[in-house]
Amino acid sequence: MQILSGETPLSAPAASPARLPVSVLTGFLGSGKTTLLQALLRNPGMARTAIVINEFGEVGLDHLLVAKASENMVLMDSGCLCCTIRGDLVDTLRDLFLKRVKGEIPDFDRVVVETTGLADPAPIIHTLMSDPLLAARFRLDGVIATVDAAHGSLQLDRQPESVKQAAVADRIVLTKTDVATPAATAALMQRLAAINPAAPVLPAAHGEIDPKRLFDAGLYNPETKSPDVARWLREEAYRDEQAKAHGHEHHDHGHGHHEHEHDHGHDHHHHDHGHDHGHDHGQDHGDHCGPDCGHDHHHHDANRHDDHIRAFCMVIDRPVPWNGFVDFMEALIAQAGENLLRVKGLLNVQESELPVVVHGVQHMFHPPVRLEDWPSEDHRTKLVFITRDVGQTVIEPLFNGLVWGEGK
Ligand SMILES: Nc1nc2c(ncn2[C@@H]2O[C@H](COP(=O)(O)OP(=O)(O)OP(=O)(O)O)[C@@H](O)[C@H]2O)c(=O)[nH]1
Repeated sequence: MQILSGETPLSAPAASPARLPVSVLTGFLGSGKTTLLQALLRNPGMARTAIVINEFGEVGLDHLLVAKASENMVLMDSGCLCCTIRGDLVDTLRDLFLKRVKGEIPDFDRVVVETTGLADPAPIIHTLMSDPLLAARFRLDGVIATVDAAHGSLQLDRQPESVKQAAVADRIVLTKTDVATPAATAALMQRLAAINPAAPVLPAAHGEIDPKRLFDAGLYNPETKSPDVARWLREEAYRDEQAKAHGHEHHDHGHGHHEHEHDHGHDHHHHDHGHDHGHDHGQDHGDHCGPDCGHDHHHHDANRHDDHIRAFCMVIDRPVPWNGFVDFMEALIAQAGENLLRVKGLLNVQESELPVVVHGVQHMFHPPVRLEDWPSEDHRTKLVFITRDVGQTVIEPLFNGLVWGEGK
C-alpha cells in the first residue's frame, strides 16, 4: 500500500537533518498570514529564508520587494527570496534549489510555503512528503496555522477548512489578539487546544513573534542535532485534553466522579485495561451522532465543525509486531484515510530494540524512522491521533484485532 509497507523499521533510513526545512504557512482567508510573514521577514534571523507564496498573496508582500530576480522570482529587502506558486509546487521548489546551487539566487537555508486561505493544506503537505526529488533536498519542518482571535471562533463554526488547518498544524499563531477581547481569546485558545492538543497556541498581534517559536517544529532539535521525541509527540497534552473532555462529559451527565476521571487520565489508555466503560464519552459521540443529533455535546452548538474532531492518545505496554502495525495502519487508512488528519507515534516494535517513529497526514505517511536510542526510560508505544469523526472506540478495537488478533 502506502509508504509504510515498503519499509521495515530495520531497513528504514536514519532521519537526516541535513535537508532544507520547509514550513507550510496556512490559515483562513484574512487571518493574518501575510502580516505574520512580513513581520517575520523583518527579523534578521530570517534573511536566509526563501518564501513561496501563492499568486493571491503576492500583492500583500509587494511593498517589501526591491527587485525582481526573474519572471516569477523576486528579491526582498530583507534579502529573502520570493516566488509565486505558478502551477506546481514541486517545480517551484526544484527550480529554487537548482538556482541556489548554480548561485543564481542568494543562498537560503529555509523555505516557507504560504497557502491560500481557502486551501486544504493536506495536499501541499503530501507533496512535500512524497515527491522523491523534493524529499532528497527538502524536509517538512512543520505546519504553521494562523487563526484570527477576533473571527476565528466563527470560522471554526462555519468553515471546515479552518478546522482542518488548525488540526494539522504544529504551531498555531493566534493573530489580532490586539482587537479581540481577552475572554474571546481565552475561549478560542481552549477550543484550539481541544482540536489540536499538542500544537502550542501562540498569540501574536501584528505578526510580532520570535521566529524560533515557529520553526524547527519537527522531530529534530536543531540545537542538539538529535531527535526530540517528547517535544514532537507531546502525548501528555492529548491525555490532559482527554481528561478535561471526560471531566466535562461527566459533569454534563451529572456523574462527575473524581476517582473515575483520574482513571481516565491515566490507565485506561493502556492496551491491557480495555475500554469497557458502560457509558458514552464526549470524544466518541461522533461515532454515533450526526451534527444534528440533539445530544448535549460539550460545546453546546451542534453545528460546529470542530465538534467532529477527535484528538486522543493510545499507550501500548507490549512490544508491537511491525507487520501487525502495518496491517492496522493499512486498514485504518482504507477505512478512514481522509478523516485521519494527523497520526504520530513512537513505537516499540518486536523486531527492533530501538524505537521507530511514524508520522502521517491522512493516507500519506513519512517513511518510518528508526531512532538511535530511546528518548527516555519509558519504552511503551505511544500513538496520537487527530481525526474527524473517528473516535478511540473505533481505532482501539481495530488495533487490538489486527495487532493482537483479538476478536477473531
Ligand atoms: N489589528 C490587527 N490587524 C491584523 C493583524 N494581523 C493581520 N491584520 C489585518 O488583517 C487583514 C488581513 O491580514 P493578512 O495578513 O492580509 O491576512 P492573510 O491571511 O494573508 O489574508 P489572505 O492572503 O487574503 O488569506 C489586514 O488588513 C491586516 O492588516 C493583527 O494582529 N492585528
